[in-house]
Amino acid sequence: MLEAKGIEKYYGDLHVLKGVDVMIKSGEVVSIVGASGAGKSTLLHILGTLDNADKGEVKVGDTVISKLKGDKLAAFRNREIGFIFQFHNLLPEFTAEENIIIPGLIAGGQEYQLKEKAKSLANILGVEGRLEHKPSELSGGEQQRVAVARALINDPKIIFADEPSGNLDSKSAEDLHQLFFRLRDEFGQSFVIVTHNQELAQMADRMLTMQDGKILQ
Ligand SMILES: Nc1ncnc2c1ncn2[C@@H]1O[C@H](COP(=O)(O)OP(=O)(O)OP(=O)(O)O)[C@@H](O)[C@H]1O
Repeated sequence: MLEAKGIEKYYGDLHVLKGVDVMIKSGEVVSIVGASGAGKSTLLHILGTLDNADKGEVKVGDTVISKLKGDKLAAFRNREIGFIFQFHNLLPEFTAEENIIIPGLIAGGQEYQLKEKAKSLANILGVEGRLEHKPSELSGGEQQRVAVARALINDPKIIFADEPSGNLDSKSAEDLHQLFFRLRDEFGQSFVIVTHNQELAQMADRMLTMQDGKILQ
């Protein structure tokens, strides 16, 4: 599903990633843990096409994404990749339903079909009664579940999550974690999750530990 080889990244003189190799299988949930500053978010952003590596190659399926640029890259990202962040980044002036369907509209989907899909995702996620509300009228856990629905609207093959439960109470965090595994079981997507939450990290099929810009074996 995803293969990254020899990833290196510098921020000025700071050598943040020092040759990282990662392989993610289809339907696999992989967690990435490690001390603050180890390079976890930087790696996640490069794997997810949000940032460029200075060296190395990232392949998703048969596409070498590290070579994609401009509109092609944006289209690939919107269609194939889902993101979930610690702070959900929902657009405050739009309803939950609108937030969920926007990536689908950008991908050229039909509004009525996307609305149907938003409803069924909201059902799975337990926010079906909150679709007409704006983000500020939702609880933190609900906002995060809406963000998960938004990440799933285009049926991405792989979902990258950066501290997805970092901002949630322990019950909401646990619910969200269970949900990732349910979605994987139901839709067969791969998840790559950066987390400081030990419980979530250990629930994953595989846990990668980063230290000082490298993945420990
Ligand atoms: N845009 C940037 N410009 C300069 N330095 C950066 C930038 N982004 C990250 N860094 C630095 O790169 C290093 C790795 O950061 P990164 O966010 O990947 O770590 P992390 O393992 O995700 O940490 P945390 O667990 O605290 O989120 C840190 O020293 C950080 O200060």
